Order: sequence, then C-alpha cells, then structure tokens
Amino acid sequence: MSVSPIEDSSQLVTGTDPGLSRGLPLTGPGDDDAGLYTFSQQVDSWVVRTSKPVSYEIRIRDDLFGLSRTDLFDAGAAPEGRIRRFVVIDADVDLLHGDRIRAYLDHHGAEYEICVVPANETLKDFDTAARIVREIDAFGIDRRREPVIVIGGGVLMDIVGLVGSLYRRGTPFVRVPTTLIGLVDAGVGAKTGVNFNGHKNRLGTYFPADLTLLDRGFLATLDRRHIGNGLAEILKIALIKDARLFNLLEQYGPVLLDEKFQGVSERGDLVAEEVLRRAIHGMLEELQPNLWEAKLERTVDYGHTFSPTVEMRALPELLHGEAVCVDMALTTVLGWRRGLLSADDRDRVLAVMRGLELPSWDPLLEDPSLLTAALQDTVRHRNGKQRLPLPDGIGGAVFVNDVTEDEITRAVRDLRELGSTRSGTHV
Ligand SMILES: NC(=O)c1ccc[n+]([C@@H]2O[C@H](COP(=O)([O-])OP(=O)(O)OC[C@H]3O[C@@H](n4cnc5c(N)ncnc54)[C@H](O)[C@@H]3O)[C@@H](O)[C@H]2O)c1
Ligand SMILES: O=C(CO)[C@@H](O)[C@H](O)[C@H](O)[C@H](O)COP(=O)(O)O
Ligand SMILES: [Co+2]
Repeated sequence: MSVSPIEDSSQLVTGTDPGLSRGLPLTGPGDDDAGLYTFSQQVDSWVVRTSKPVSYEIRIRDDLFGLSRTDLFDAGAAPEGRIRRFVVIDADVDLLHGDRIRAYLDHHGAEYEICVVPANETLKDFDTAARIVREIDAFGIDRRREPVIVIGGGVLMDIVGLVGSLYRRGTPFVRVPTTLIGLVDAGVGAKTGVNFNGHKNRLGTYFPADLTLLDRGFLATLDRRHIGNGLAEILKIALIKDARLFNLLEQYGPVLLDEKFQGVSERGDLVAEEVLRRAIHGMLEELQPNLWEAKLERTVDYGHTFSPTVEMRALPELLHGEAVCVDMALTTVLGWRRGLLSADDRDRVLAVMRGLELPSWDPLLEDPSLLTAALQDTVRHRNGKQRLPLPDGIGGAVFVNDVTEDEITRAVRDLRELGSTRSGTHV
C-alpha cells in the first residue's frame, strides 16, 4: 500500500515557496494503482484504491457422492481432520437423493445439519433467504473454515449464494448443481439473488462459490421439461458464439432430451459430454473478463432483454429457460428483419427450439405495452442503453441500441405468422 507524501506544512505557512498552489498534485503510483491517495494540504480527501483477487473452481466430478469421493470437503479447512458443514438441499432433491447424501456425510464422519428447502421460482425470495440465515445462526459456523454447501437447482443456488454473500459479510459456499441450468449456467457464474417486488433477481450480489461440483448424474431424475429448460440456456451460448454447439443441438437435441445427458447410448454420451463442456466453457469465456459487469454489453444477456418481465408476469407458468427461449425467438426474427441472419438460419433456429420442445411464443407477446415496459426496465438495468444482443448469423452476436416499438410489434407479427410453438397457456 503506498501513501503519497504530505509535504511539510511548515513550508506552506511562511509563504516562502512561490510554487505553492491549492491542492497537492496527485502523487504516488499511477492513476489506477492500488494505494492510499490524498489530494490536498488539509488532507480533506482520501481515495482508497485496492483490488481483491478472486478465483473459484468449477469441477466436473461424476458420482460425486460415491463414498470414495472427497471433493465436497475440498473447500474449507478441516482443522484436526474435523469436518463440520451446514448443508442446504432442495426439497425435491432431498426426496430423491437425500438418503445417499446423508450416507456419504456419515461415512466421512462429518458433523452436519441439513436444511431442506422447497425451491422454485415462486419461492425465490428474501423470506426463504432469511429462513436459511436463521438456521445457519442456530447451527453456528466458522465463516472461514466451514463453507455452506448448497445442493439444488438455480433457484436454491441463487438464494444460498445471496445468503453466503451477506452472512457475516461473506461466508464461503460450495455449490452442487442438480439441474441442467445449474450445471451450465447458474452454477458457473458469480451472480446470486432473489426476486423482489415482482421483479426478477432485483436483489442480488456478485459472489461466486469457492467450489462448484458438477455431477450430471443428478439429471437422471430431472423431468423432461426441466432438461429442455436448461437446453434453452445452452442454445443461448450456441447462438451467440458457438456454431458447432448449435449443430449438436440441431442434430442431437431430442437424444439429449430422451437420455437426460445420462449417456444411455454411446453416441448420446459423447454428445452429452461435448455439449456440457462447450456450454460451460463458452459461458466462462464470456463471464471471466467481465465478471463484475463493468461493461454492460454482455453477449450472455442474449434472451434476457424481455424475458425477465415476461417470466415474472407469467409466473409460474413459464420456466426461466422457456422465457429466455421466447425472447430469443423474438430477437432472432428481429435480427432477420435487420438482415443479420438469413431466412434459412432463422428457420433453423426456430426448428431447433421446437426440437428441444421449447416455446418460441407466449400469449404475453400480444401485449405491446408489456414488451415496451420490459425493454424500458432492461434499459435501466443496462445503464440507460438497450445494449441488446442480436444474433449475427448463427454463432455470432452484435449489440444494438435502437430497436423501436414498431420493430418489436412487427417481430411479434412475424413470429406469430411463422407458426411458433406456443408455451402452455396461463392466465
Ligand atoms: N446465477 C446465475 O448466473 C443464474 C444463471 C441462470 C439461471 N439462474 C436462475 O436459475 C433459476 C432457474 O434454475 P432451475 O431451472 O435449476 O430451477 P429450480 O432451481 O427451480 O429447479 C427446477 C425444479 O427441479 C427440481 N429439481 C432440482 N434438481 C432436481 C433433480 N436432480 N431431480 C429432480 N428434480 C430436481 C427443483 O425442486 C425445482 O422444482 C432462475 O431463477 C434463474 O434466474 C441464475
Ligand atoms: O439468467 C442468468 C443470470 O441470472 C444468465 O442465464 C444470463 O446469461 C445472464 O447472466 C444475464 O446477464 C441475465 O442476468 P441478470 O438479468 O440476472 O442480471
Ligand atoms: Co438465464
């Protein structure tokens, strides 16, 4: 830490130095270096600049709860070999996998408390977070050596991530994603959050888990609709940056749905492996250089311009990935109208959505005021500009800031005329 020198004030009092001027010129290291800076003789202003190194690991580990595995305890110090953990588990996951998880913890001699939490989008709120905090308080944890463990989908991981970022101003946590969205998106980024006041993820922090352990075996019990829900976020990455990933979804999407990434067939296993790795790698390539979102042109925002408002308005009828897919369908057609992709590619995209059994239409698109309000809210979220990612062919993206209400209305009409797949009806 460097401190800039404050000149000897005695020189200033006598007025002997003609070079005197109000306010010391900034001295010390370069402009954006870490350090403590002062700006004036009276030292009435300090600027503290520092940086905090952040690194976190995402590890693929099949059969994570096999008794011989020890990855779960790799984060957190185990003083004298003692393992003590607070484990938050999604209620559905507990019903399906809880016995095996408890047997694993017992086998490793862990002292633990399991907090079972029903989790879905309608429960992604501060009250659920507060309940978890109360139970952590009752159990008592060492905030440096006993990371909280969360086992569940994106909803529970977002909630527990928020709790981790707030509890004692930062308590490390370990993520075990159990849904496809969790494996490729919610479990690999730094975002945490809850819905608030009817708005999607309105309260949240940037707080990555120290360690995320990916075991696709959990997908065996995930229902088909939620496999498709996760495939929507994989399609997002494919459309903005990975044409091969798109081709894999186009050719093998139905196999992935049928086999739930469990590699039932040899071909299905090879595709599941490559699709997961490509999706995760692609997401991380986009996230790492801009993890704290200093720059708001973010390709991974694709499909997330209108969908936050549409998803919350449709709740609980439209899952997150489904709302993202409807948004991507609308913006694919909008991009086609702007000449950013051909009619053939437009039709390929819509066909892949159908192949993944995802909606590319929702009755809410019929409400132009909703779409206008959605875009206005996103403009606020993106510091006053649309910064709207549009597909530039398949596997590329450009950002636009000038989409008009007429364009949106036309894209809705185009999408309707293209006979898009409707989501389930909702009131
Ligand atoms: N933080 C991020 O960067 C990020 C990224 C993408 C999405 N998200 C968030 O993720 C959420 C969506 O996540 P999701 O799709 O995982 O939803 P979810 O967490 O609601 O899980 C979906 C459903 O599946 C059940 N479930 C979970 N694992 C299961 C399993 N292995 N077998 C059977 N059932 C299982 C859950 O109980 C739930 O009912 C949204 O709130 C979205 O905002 C966050
Ligand atoms: O849904 C999420 C994050 O919540 C991701 O799939 C998505 O790609 C991005 O992170 C987007 O930036 C949307 O994030 P946000 O609206 O939650 O800030
Ligand atoms: Co998303």
